[in-house]
Amino acid sequence: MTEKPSIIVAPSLLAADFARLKDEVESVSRAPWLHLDVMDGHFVPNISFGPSVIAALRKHTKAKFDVHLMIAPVDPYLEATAKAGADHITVHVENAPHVHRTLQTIRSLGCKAGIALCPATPPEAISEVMDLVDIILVMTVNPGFGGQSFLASQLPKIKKISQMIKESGRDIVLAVDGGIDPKTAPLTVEAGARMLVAGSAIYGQSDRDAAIRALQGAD
Ligand SMILES: O=C(CO)[C@@H](O)[C@H](O)COP(=O)(O)O
Ligand SMILES: [Fe+2]
Repeated sequence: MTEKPSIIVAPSLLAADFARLKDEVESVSRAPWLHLDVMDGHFVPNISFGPSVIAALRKHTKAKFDVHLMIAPVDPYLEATAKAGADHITVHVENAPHVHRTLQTIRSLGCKAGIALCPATPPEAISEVMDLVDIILVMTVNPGFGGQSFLASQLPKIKKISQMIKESGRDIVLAVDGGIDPKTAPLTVEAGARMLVAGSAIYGQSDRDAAIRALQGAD
């Protein structure tokens, strides 16, 4: 019998009620990671929140803060993001022109370094930075909004990156983000995903614990 891989679920605060952020953070305390989408209306066509909101929420949960930076330029905001309480900082291969340096900077700030790929970006785009990443985030929607439909076209890419991680011999978390729900999650886990970001599928349910459990059972 093969052992079940353990799945990390990260609720995405983007789908929460912004008028009640503290309560919304506390409502998902069962999850080990909290995903925080920072958007600038420039790299992506939406604006969300930034380091001051992240800092204000830091004391309300023990969850790891998994910050997804969808901003350009990104480098000037790495330090503020780390100081706000980020445990992980994920940048995009598409918003960091000198991504090798950017990943080094994230680690020098004491955070785990993540790299995200938009749907149109091939897996090879990250092949030269495998030694600098702790998390690889495959976008399964185009970044910018919650509540979009899962792009099944990304499954071969998840498989390919899973293989690249095996070949690297490193302990890199393969994450997926966008349109993840109890129907799509098993497809990504089958392809090799180990961390599932979910906004609507968790915050859209009144029983948050049950919603997280439903995703954790995806393997
Ligand atoms: O980064 C993003 C969107 O750009 C995500 O983290 C969304 O917040 C996911 O939302 P759902 O698709 O799960 O509703
Ligand atoms: Fe995200």
